[in-house]
Amino acid sequence: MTENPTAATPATPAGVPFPAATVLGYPRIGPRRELKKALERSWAGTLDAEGLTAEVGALRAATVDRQRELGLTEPAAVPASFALYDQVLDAIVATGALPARFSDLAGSDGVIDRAASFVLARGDVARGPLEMTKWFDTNYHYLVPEIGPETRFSPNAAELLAQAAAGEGLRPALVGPVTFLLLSKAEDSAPEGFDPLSRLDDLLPVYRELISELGRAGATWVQLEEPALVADQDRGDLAGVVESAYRRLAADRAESDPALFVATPYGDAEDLLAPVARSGVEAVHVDLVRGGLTAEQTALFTGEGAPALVAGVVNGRNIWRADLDAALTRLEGLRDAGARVSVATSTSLFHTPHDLEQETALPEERRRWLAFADQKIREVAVLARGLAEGREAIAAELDDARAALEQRAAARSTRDAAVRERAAALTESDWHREPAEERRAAQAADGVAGGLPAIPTTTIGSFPQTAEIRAARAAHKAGRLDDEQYVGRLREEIRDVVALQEELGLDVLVHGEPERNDMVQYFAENFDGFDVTDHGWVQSYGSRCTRPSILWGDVSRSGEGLRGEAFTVPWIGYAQSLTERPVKGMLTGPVTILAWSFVREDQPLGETADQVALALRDEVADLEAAGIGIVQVDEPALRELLPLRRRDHADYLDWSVRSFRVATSDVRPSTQIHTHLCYSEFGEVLSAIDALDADVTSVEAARSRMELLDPLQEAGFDRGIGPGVWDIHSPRVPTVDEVSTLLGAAAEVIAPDRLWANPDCGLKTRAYPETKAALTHLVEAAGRVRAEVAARGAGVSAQEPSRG
Ligand code: MET
Ligand SMILES: [Zn+2]
Repeated sequence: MTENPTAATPATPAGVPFPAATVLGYPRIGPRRELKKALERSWAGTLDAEGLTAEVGALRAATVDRQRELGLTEPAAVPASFALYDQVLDAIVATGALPARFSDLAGSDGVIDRAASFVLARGDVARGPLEMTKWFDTNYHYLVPEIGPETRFSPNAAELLAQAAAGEGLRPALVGPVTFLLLSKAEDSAPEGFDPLSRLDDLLPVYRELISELGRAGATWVQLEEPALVADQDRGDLAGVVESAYRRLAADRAESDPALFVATPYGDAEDLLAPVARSGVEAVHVDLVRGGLTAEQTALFTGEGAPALVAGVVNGRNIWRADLDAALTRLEGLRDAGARVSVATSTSLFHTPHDLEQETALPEERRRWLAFADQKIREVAVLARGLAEGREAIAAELDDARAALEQRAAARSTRDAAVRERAAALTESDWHREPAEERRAAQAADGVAGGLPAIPTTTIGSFPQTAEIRAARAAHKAGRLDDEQYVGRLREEIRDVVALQEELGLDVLVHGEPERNDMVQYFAENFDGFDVTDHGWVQSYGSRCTRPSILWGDVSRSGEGLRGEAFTVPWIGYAQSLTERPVKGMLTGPVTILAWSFVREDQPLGETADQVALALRDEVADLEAAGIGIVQVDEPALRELLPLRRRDHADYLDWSVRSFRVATSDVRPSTQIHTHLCYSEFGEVLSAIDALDADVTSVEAARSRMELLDPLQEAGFDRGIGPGVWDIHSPRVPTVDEVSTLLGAAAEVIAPDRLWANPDCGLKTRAYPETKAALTHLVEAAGRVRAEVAARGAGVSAQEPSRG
């Protein structure tokens, strides 16, 4: 051990020092998606409550063993971070914060049990579930707590205790009280302007009780996660609020109370770090991948009574191997400055897949560049050893990591000179189309738009991905179906989908996307510069997982020549050959492709986005050449990647908007460009959406009851718009009246030649019966609203109130 006078362990309430190596959390889904399978069987009724407990218990125990085996051997080093569905849901359950509309779910003791928590997450026949939204700037969705002035809080430690009991000496983990309230929304019945954070004083005693209970059950440390501190919150008083909250949690603790560890992942807590660090808690985590520490902040961790500094130096969100040299230098610097330093990940590892060892099909060259959750735990453990025993003790590991990094930096395969030249040669004119008005005229005169009625009906792209299609894809992958058979099967599907849409009377058809396993992975498979994984699942929400692709090199379409080969044209062109009606071509946009992949970090994201945009630009041009008059480029992740700090917004919006425009500007004015976004909270990105310069934008609007119309109006948005009129997130079929009401409300403020009728999103998760029923209603409702608008009289713009 290196001599370190400041490393003397101060007495914590439980007297156990913070472990030298830890992670904030580990993938919960299971290396073979055991959790997903158990949950889905339990919801389907084929696994009873005891069975679920047994399967989950076995997975958790195996998870603990695995983390110990990988090097998290000290007491309290393994977090008991095992949410079944969502960590925010766990906090709702633990604090008893039941929204009024679910109050019947509480047992006679006021407690929310596991079955009740699934109703909060998934809804039931009587009501919809809690709203879901993205967790910071990640693709994970949490359930949004609903808090009102009357919400009653009461401690219920059952689920936390069960998680802590998954092994000896675990560290219970829980979303912290400030983040919990900052992520909450005001209950519908709350008075105008009600702020959930105003309930902090009522919530803190509940947290104190939960923490004490965990201590009485043997926990020596409890982890409180406060990621909301790293995002701009627009409140002047937050530092004071945070400091007094943590002072209250830290004050007057009992003998059996655990020590407190506060984590600030996903960014830089900046001014909110000091309030936490000087509140009296025993350890504080900082994200040193996204954030940093000033000398002044480092000083918060030195001297008598200072908390331990838990340095998040291993990236929990991406899959590249760590630069161990640089990380160790950083850790040594902090230690030499006088801090008691532990090594950790920057965030929980649940954003990364379990284990790289499962990916046997990845080329060896690139496997060496990667680290999944298990490999990252090893990195943390190695760094802790290096910090304690000196560099020589880990010389072999340092050499190996350095060699891998150097090899990646020097690899020719990551660079394609032609792609780079093309991206470097991009100029303004490459992302400008003719003025919108001119395009509108051209589209009416020479484009497909000319033949469309007012308020045209369409869908967002995908049709139900049936079990048969998925089985055919699996059979093709396994070699049981040859290429020709598989293509034949997909063409058959496209024929059916086109025929169905004609029968339903939709105006703009789609091919239905049957060839796509996933809207990003399909593109990754058809581009150079990407790898896909076999088992790299990460949780998206609840039991839902995605398998992000790995973007490791320069991107272009695969195939001969710089422009490669068109890959969507064979499907979309085939669909167009079957019908007289226009078929809309569907592509996934550059920002969404980046957001839902693991991306390279050796160049700015904007540069990578331009490369993806150029590859898409080629596809758009080929679709146009194949006679497709409307091309939709989906950007559902545009909002998700918006940086957590406002000062970073302009730069992000600049490159993200540019990349969309690079992808979509190389077309004739008569070709109509659409985009699709899956959220209705335009707010901060409204001007960016306008700047995308798409002719038509479809958005989620049914669930939010057309909430977006007002801000849209105020901002003077005068492009085509398709506010979703069918919430596709549930199997419920809206009636003609419901759809007409929504569409009618939109027609009040949007001119009929700019308004489109479409669902909220794609239909791939829906089944055919409800799809047919709902689209029938949608077509009928559009006809009704069209007639109403026409009856209001020609020459009267929808913007003006109609005068008798
Ligand atoms: C998550 S947005 C989905 C858009 C895509 N075109 C689809 O219909 O599935
Ligand atoms: Zn969508």
